Amino acid sequence: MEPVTALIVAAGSGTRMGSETPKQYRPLLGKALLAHAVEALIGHPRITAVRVVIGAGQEAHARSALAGFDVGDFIIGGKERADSVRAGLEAIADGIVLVHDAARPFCPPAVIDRLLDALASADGAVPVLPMADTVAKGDSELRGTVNRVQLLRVQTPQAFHKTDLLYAYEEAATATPTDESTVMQQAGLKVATVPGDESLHKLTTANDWERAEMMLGSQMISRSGTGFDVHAFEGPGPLVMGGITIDHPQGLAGHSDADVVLHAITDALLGAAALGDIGQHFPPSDPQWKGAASDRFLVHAADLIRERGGIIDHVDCTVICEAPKVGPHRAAIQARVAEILGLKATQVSIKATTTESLGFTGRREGIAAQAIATIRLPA
Ligand SMILES: Nc1ccn([C@@H]2O[C@H](COP(=O)(O)OP(=O)(O)OP(=O)(O)O)[C@@H](O)[C@H]2O)c(=O)n1
Ligand SMILES: C[C@](O)(CO)[C@H](O)COP(=O)(O)O
Repeated sequence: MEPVTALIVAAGSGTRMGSETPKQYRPLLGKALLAHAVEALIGHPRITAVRVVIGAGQEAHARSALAGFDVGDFIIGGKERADSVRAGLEAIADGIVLVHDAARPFCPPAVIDRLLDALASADGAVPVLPMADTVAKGDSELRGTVNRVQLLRVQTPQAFHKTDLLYAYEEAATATPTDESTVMQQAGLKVATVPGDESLHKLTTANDWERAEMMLGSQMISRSGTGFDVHAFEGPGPLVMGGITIDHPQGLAGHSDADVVLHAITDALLGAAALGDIGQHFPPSDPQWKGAASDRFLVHAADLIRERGGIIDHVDCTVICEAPKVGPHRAAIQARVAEILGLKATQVSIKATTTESLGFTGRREGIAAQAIATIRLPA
């Protein structure tokens, strides 16, 4: 049996995506785009090895994106995609090669099977999809409609015998072919088509990224968690609540800044992810948290969720006290909590109630807060 190497090209700069970090190293719901692409191929039973072509100077990004994946040494690519593919071909073992874009994070295993089966009776095999829209030539005006029945969208992975593909690149008539099937055809070799898959869509623009996030998000499991916290009034104000400082004659007692709202929301987030409670992560006995601003507790909980590929959908907190009145500060607290969590203000709700002068909050001895958080985690 010939070895099958998946060669993932990731040496591009992602100009059309417009993100600061090249798109292949940018986290897509907690995991680098490149890691998604590698993960989709590395476990396939017919793939012997996965190798990755990266840009010069991208080693640190690539190492961090692929920690834990066995992809051998990184191969350094070139200026154009075709240069990167050729550099990869020179570096890998002989046998079958599946050339794949790092920019395509999802690859159904069935597509790999179809490609390898088709390669048994062709020089190459590529996944294709039909055109669904009307296709025309034109610029600011149309200059003729093309018969779409003859047109196909060609995706990756593309399967070849390595030596055939190297030969085809030597013979290539086009200096910068957009894919391998082009050079194979130019060299007179036969490339078979197999059904592609919409999930193989290439992430080229910011819109593609959003769509991929939505697709991943829809496959996640929704979880909720609750949080509850109380702090007693002690000493003079102001008091810190919901990440803002409120002018009030009394402050709240606590080991940290005693922000009852942020503590309740932190616990709700930790609870939704089944990650324990705030006291486990930031023990009150630990002197380093004395007087600490509670923003960092909230950021920590949000980071833990996002590191697991999670999404925070919504938090809702009810403040229970007679005073201060929360209404005048509601919008500021909502905006601050949203800012700390990296959410939109519409994903944060702040409410308040009194206990009709009953109990410890009714006697104005302290403030209580209860929160609920809704998150999504990978299934
Ligand atoms: N010199 C290059 C250019 C591209 N690629 C890779 O080829 C795939 C398809 O390219 P594309 O999606 O166009 O990525 P970029 O070239 O990075 O994007 P842009 O053209 O917007 O800069 C990507 O996985 C990309 O990293 C590569 O390995 N070497
Ligand atoms: C190889 C490819 O993904 C096949 O559809 C495509 O041609 C890459 O084009 P790009 O302009 O390099 O993204």
